[in-house]
Amino acid sequence: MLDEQKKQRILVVTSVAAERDAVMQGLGEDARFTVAVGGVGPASAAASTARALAKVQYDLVVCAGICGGFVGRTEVGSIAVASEIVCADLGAETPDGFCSVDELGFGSARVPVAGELAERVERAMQKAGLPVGRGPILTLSTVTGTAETAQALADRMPEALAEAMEGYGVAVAAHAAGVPVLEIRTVSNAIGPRDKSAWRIKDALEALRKGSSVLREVL
Ligand SMILES: O=C(O)c1cccc(C(=O)CC[C@H]2O[C@@H](n3cnc4c(=O)[nH]cnc43)[C@H](O)[C@@H]2O)c1
Repeated sequence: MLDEQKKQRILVVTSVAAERDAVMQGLGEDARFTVAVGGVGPASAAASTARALAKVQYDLVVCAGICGGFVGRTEVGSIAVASEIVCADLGAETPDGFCSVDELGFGSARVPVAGELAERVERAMQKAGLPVGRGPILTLSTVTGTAETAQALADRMPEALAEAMEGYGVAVAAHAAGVPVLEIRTVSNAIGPRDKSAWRIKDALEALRKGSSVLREVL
């Protein structure tokens, strides 16, 4: 539990309806949770999250959905819990490589998560027998789609577990409102050459359902 003294309100933001439905099935009937579809990409996710936070005082925001996993770091069907939310394409390309906004001196592409809570979520999922790992989850506006880009991203972000398209937007909105944030993803595909027919969306949505059921017990 977050704080057993008072009833907590938790906002879960997914990108599409299929993810919302999987999360809601896992959470069951629990009035503490509101599950919203925020749209695809960081801008829609940020705007949707900010709108929800302006209406209701939430105690925690969770970005949830499916994702691509880095080969050798996580498996399709497994769960990634963010230790940090990183916008991997916010910066400048230079002849010497990518330069993040942090290096440029224009703010930060990294948003911290509620670290202790993220650890508790990971432990509870392990205890429930679910395949889970914790590490940075990247946000990109463009899904990685070639072996070359995947390798370059893996080299530049050696700790990263997964990539998706909304976490940073949700996290920036939550951070601006002073609300702690988590990102929890389930891996539908390996990051690499685009082949949508190889995406295991059904498996990832089932993992999202199971993970959400554990989430309900932890929060
Ligand atoms: O086609 C369907 O049935 C379906 C059901 C649920 C979700 C989808 C999506 O396409 C969700 C898009 C969402 O997924 C994230 N995602 C998944 N894999 C990756 C990836 O390799 N790189 C980046 N993002 C990924 C992303 O957050 C999208 O918003 C379809």
